[in-house]
Amino acid sequence: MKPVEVAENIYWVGAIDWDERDFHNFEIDRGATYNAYLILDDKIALVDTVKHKFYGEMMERIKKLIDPSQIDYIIANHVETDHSGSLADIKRVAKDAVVVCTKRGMEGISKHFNTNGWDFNVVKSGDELKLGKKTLMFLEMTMLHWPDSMATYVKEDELLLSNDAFGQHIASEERFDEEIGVEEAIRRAKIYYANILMPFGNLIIKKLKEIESLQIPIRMIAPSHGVIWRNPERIINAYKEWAEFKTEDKVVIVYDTMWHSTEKLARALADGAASAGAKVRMFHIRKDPWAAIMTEILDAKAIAVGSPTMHNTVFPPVAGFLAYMKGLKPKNKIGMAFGSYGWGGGAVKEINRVFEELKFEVVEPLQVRFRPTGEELEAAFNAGARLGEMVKG
Ligand SMILES: Cc1cc2nc3c(=O)[nH]c(=O)nc-3n(C[C@H](O)[C@H](O)[C@H](O)COP(=O)(O)O)c2cc1C
Repeated sequence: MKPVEVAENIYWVGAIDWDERDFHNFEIDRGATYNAYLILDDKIALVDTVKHKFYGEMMERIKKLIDPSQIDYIIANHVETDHSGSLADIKRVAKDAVVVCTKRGMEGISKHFNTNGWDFNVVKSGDELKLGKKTLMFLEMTMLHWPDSMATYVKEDELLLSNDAFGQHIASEERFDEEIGVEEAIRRAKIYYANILMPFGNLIIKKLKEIESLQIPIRMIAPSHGVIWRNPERIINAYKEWAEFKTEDKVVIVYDTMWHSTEKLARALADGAASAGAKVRMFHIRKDPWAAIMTEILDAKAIAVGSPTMHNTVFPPVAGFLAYMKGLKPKNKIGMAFGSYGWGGGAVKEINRVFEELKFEVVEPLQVRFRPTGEELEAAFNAGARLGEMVKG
């Protein structure tokens, strides 16, 4: 359990969660890390902690460097317990450590732990804390992704400790982007963005502009999950594109089915869209991870959602997926509903209702009664081709 040097006298002292696969229902296929950083100077600061289960692992790393009771400041960039989960335990060891956080951070921490007798230093954007040679500057990251969130910038090292922003879920021994491959790091950051940060695109655009206007050089970005960016411009540019919902000529088809009729329509739609030259991605709602579906939806121009009718409405797994998608608020999309029904129908209407709430451009839905006939499958192919042409145009 060794610490890893990130910059001079700044160490990664986090934990590796090799076998986590379900992060509050966000499927992660290769685990996660909880990144805590220890800054050694005249004063010692611990930036964030780890999930409570990994307190021992973090302490083992810290103890390789210092006696943990010497910690002067615990910077709590975010209340969520994958980062603050070990706060109460470390406070029992570093009794005099001052907890540095935003006002909302203090409120949130006090709702999670018994903070009687704790010393807080409440900070806002632009506030600084001198540790000796190193200066920390704080930057509120309100709603990125909780109201309390903030980032900590180490001026002398040009290092941004960005907490959840720019993070990725991957358990690895490698600590830096180049070590797992920058493309792989970007791919994983995209999954994280699509499933955690997608609703906050406008705030992200504003925050990136604010950071640019501060004219602070950023040599490295060390998030609280995943690898550290030695190529910060790559991830900043990717965030700009994702926040603006920059799209590809892509149709994402998402469906579920009881007796395969809706599935037949999905396949015909896919063939049709591909025949028009669009990129097509198809997913089964109960077989594919929703995190992967949302990652493809992030930069797709069109989304077709298919469901059989059950009890006058959508099939329940489709309802679950629609609720998930609605919360993540994808923007600037074309939406097409499709599905099979037996008598009164209802599924397509419900899907369209969600599309309208999301302000999608809604195209004519496709419905068939029970099993699609050859003619109906041809009509589905043609509808797919029209959708494909729309995204190409
Ligand atoms: C439990 C159950 C409830 C159903 N409820 C309705 C309904 O309320 N209205 C309707 O039009 N069809 C209803 N259906 C019929 C299905 O929509 C129809 O069989 C459809 O072709 C199924 O599509 P799939 O093959 O893609 O699963 C129901 C079917 C089942 C199994």
